[in-house]
Amino acid sequence: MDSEEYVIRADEVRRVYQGGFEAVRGVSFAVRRGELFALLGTNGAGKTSTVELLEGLAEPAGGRVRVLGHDPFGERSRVRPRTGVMLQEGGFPSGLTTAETVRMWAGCTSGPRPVDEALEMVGLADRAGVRIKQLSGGERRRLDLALALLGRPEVLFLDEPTTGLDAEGRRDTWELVRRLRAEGTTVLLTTHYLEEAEELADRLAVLHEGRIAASGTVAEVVAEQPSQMSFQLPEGYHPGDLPPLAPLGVTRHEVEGRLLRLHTRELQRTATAVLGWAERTGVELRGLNVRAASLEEAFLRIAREAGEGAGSGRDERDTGGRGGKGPGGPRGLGGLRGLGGLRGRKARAPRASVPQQQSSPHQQVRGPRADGAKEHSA
Ligand SMILES: Nc1ncnc2c1ncn2[C@@H]1O[C@H](COP(=O)(O)OP(=O)(O)OP(=O)(O)O)[C@@H](O)[C@H]1O
Repeated sequence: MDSEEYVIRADEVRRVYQGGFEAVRGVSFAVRRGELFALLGTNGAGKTSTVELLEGLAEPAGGRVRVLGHDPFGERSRVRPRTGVMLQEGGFPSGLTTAETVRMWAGCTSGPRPVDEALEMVGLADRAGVRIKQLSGGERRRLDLALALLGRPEVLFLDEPTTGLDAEGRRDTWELVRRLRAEGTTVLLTTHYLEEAEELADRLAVLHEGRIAASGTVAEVVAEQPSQMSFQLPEGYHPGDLPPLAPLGVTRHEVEGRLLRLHTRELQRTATAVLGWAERTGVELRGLNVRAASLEEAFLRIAREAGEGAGSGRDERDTGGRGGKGPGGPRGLGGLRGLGGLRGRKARAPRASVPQQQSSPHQQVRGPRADGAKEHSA
């Protein structure tokens, strides 16, 4: 890879916490200048642990990270002034007003935006005089973003930037992120909202248990997943009456009463064959629905394959087509415990926000791990 072209690089990065738990197990990816790269994954997959290494908040236990060509941990003073960081959970002095907080941060930032401009960008201009403790969770999240943007960063790290925002706030943030990217900002984003990744990401990686389970553009990740064709079989007909499914690219099918759902890697061939059969047989396929996979389906499938192996579930049959990957297959993820936590949050001590300049007085009391946990560096 051309190191000039990629402003964020992670090569075989590992992170090990106290007690020996390996949260990041050899993760590699690279982000080009002006690109938006999203890290997805279930709770505890290792997204924040990875991003914190790139933010220079901890040293990798193995592998190498580079941001703007520098080691963000060892050469912090060269990297921090050019990067903006929005941690997963910020912490603010609750007695200050919104504007005072931004002003305080601006004092620690070289060449900051005017306070009014930063507040305007995140839609908090009319909350400038309100004390932090009176802000809603979503408003605090936007204040976090304003602080990350204060130094006009070339590289922006956004850890779950829209968690806690209402639908309108989320859309506004997306709009702002798009604008920043259009102006050339490189963005690394973690999110639980698959729609957010679909809307914003040029490329993405799905993390699971500290490893990358899938990566590429949204289209590439989705293309790995089967499309679906579903319809009601007419009275008196059975799936076995259809042309052989496996040669059509159908990887499995589900039957629910009269409804037949085909999962296929060759949607056009499957649809043509099934519709041709219906035409020849003179039957009407009611409730006909044909569609490509969504990112959400791709994500759920990756997770399911990790946890249970393909082909489980109610009345599902493996039709012997290409691509069925069990737990021991190429992704080899193993052990995912359900998906209930996909959009949930786990309880953990808050990680505090840090201003851009390393010399900030606040940084000394606002470490990356507010819980004081230590890490192993190999
Ligand atoms: N300070 C710590 N000490 C020990 N283990 C930790 C610490 N912080 C995180 N972990 C563990 O590391 C793993 C990865 O956590 P991380 O926060 O990176 O995941 P995540 O993908 O960001 O999750 P979420 O979506 O819930 O924010 C989890 O199992 C978590 O419990």
